[in-house]
Amino acid sequence: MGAPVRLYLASTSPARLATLRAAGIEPAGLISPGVDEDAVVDRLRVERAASGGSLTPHDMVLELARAKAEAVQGQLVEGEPIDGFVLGGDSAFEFDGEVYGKPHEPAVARERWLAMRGRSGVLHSGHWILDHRSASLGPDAGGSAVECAGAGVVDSAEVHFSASVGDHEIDAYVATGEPLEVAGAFTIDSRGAAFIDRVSGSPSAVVGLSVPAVRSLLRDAFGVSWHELWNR
Ligand SMILES: Nc1nc2c(ncn2[C@@H]2O[C@H](COP(=O)(O)OP(=O)(O)OP(=O)(O)O)[C@@H](O)[C@H]2O)c(=O)[nH]1
Repeated sequence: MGAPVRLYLASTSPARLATLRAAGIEPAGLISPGVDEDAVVDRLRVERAASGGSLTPHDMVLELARAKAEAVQGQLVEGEPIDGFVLGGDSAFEFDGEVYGKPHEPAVARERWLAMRGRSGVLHSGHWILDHRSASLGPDAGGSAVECAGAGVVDSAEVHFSASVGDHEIDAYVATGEPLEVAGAFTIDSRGAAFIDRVSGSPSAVVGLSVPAVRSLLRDAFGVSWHELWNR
């Protein structure tokens, strides 16, 4: 068995951490990316418009995941330089041609549910991995001048909402506060599960960290097998 392969999670998402842990990986460190997501999206929209295009949900979550991973490049974690892979993520919900993040407000979450029940939408999760292993950085790397090789992938899943969700159930769900700080105003693995008929695609992609997609990304971009990261 070679030296353990370390993975750092550049995310404050409790669900991403729980998903990694359930998949057998305790991150070597949790780093808050501290990225101004609105500013990144605004910049991306301008760039796409300048080249005559528009920002797709796929590109948005990929670029935000990349921005979050790159934001922690060169940082110290518990006083030590990062020595491993850094994973950043972002999720957004595409419904009726619009892209939604977290509702934040109860009235917004309620409105979303009144529109979503009986219908479906696509939850897109972007993932970006940086090779921040000391061996990959070479001897002269140090401080914030670090430039790591990176690669990303998006995994999307269609989420089908039950048609039978009553107004009183929506009110009760919104009152719990759960839907306010999650992309799309729903969860499939917590209280929201009661109102989700089915998911077409990887469930972990909906939760915010697609384990099969990250496994493939590590293998295809960096030649690392997922099980080399198992450490719990
Ligand atoms: N538990 C759970 N969380 C979900 C689900 N769908 C979306 N989320 C969460 O919704 C949040 C989407 O916001 P993001 O901007 O991607 O991430 P964040 O929570 O702000 O955390 P950062 O990675 O630090 O930006 C993430 O924390 C996802 O894990 C779900 O079905 N279950």
